[in-house]
Amino acid sequence: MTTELRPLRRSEWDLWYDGILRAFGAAGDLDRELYRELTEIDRSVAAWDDGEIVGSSSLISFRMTVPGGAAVPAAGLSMVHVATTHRRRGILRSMMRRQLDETRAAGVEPLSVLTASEPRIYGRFGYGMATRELDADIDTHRVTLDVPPESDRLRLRIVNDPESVLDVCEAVYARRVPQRAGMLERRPGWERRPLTHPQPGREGTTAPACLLAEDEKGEVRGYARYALKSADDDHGTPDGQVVLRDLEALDTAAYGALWRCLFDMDLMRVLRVRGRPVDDAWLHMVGDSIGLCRPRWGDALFARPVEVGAALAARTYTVPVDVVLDVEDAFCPWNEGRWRLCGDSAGATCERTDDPAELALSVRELGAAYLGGTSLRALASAGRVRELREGALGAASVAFATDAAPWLPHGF
Ligand SMILES: CC(=O)SCCNC(=O)CCNC(=O)[C@H](O)C(C)(C)COP(=O)(O)OP(=O)(O)OC[C@H]1O[C@@H](n2cnc3c(N)ncnc32)[C@H](O)[C@@H]1OP(=O)(O)O
Repeated sequence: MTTELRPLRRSEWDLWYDGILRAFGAAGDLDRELYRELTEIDRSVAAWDDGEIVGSSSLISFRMTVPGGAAVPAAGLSMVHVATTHRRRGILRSMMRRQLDETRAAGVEPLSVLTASEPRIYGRFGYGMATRELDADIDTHRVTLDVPPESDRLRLRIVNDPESVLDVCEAVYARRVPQRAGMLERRPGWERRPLTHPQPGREGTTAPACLLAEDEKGEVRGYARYALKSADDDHGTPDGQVVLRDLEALDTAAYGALWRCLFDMDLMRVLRVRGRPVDDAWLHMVGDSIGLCRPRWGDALFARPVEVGAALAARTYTVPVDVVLDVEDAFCPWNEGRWRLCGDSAGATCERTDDPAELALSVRELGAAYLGGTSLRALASAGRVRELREGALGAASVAFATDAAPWLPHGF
């Protein structure tokens, strides 16, 4: 049996998307109209067998904040599926080959990024876990929250139709993007993603509403989009949930005001928090044991340098660093070999060198450490980075670290 891999045509999109929904076992017509608009047809491929689509993958042209605040072009790999009938015959591998070769040939994106349905699939292609995210189920009747006194100055307003204030929310989001590595500049259309994911009404929640925090001049300083799920316990006591979709604030006062309101909603007992930064400030505003908030973290973004030199030179480094890296990259061999990285908080260069290597690692470890969310020291402790010159590991590990944890604001 041979399958043919070729670019998708606009007229084939519905067939292609049906295959993706089937592969993921999606109930319903998840986000069809949104993704019809967002799919970059010229960056999407389909695998065909006897007139049937049996595989898909697609690239999204993002710009992602890297340490130092620059927005770096990043190819977001998404919509990956292979039909159950055609699995484990190398179709994914052939799509990865094609997408990474095309990304390299275009010469625009030094980085490839993805979120993984099963993380163990992508290490072999050079992707490392670059950001994590925090979930929590906070019992707001037991956990207290102390917000800064300035939060009292904010005026809060609930807008029942979040679509009507998309623009003001997006303006707040856009100002936040350079402030944390991992955040994505959103091209038009992507601003609707937080409203449609998860599907409104899923798990018995209301449609999302938007909470706005405004200052004395009426300027929007922050927003939270959330849904409610009402319930009573066995004794008839209100036992509802506030399900937070996303929240951004331009300052601590607005941030505190929004969280206090989410904590204080009548008839609600649990605040469900999903996909927040692992160093989110509310962790330091709760007066009780974090354990009561039932926190847990999971993987979020996986990254892989497509061009090691360009990727490492695109970010800055917390302290001056001058280190020779010996990089292994079996899937993209053009990255293999020794690179001298010289950088500090103002900028960096990363060029080929014949000098002796000081650290040895694979491109997957570079991807994991790239945004500052995984330390080279921790990877070395796991045997995945080797120190070849004493002292090189500690210096590089500190230089790659960032003061704020990197964070992916939403999937794609
Ligand atoms: C970025 C995203 O979109 S993430 C979404 C990924 N999609 C899904 O999870 C949907 C359901 N699953 C699928 O569609 C398919 O099983 C896929 C896409 C995960 C794999 O496609 P396949 O064509 O079967 O993979 P392929 O045969 O090319 O395998 C490549 C390698 O990955 C390995 N692999 C593939 N799937 C898995 C898996 N689920 N777990 C572990 N290893 C896997 C294969 O064993 C093979 O290993 P090798 O390098 O040692 O030979």
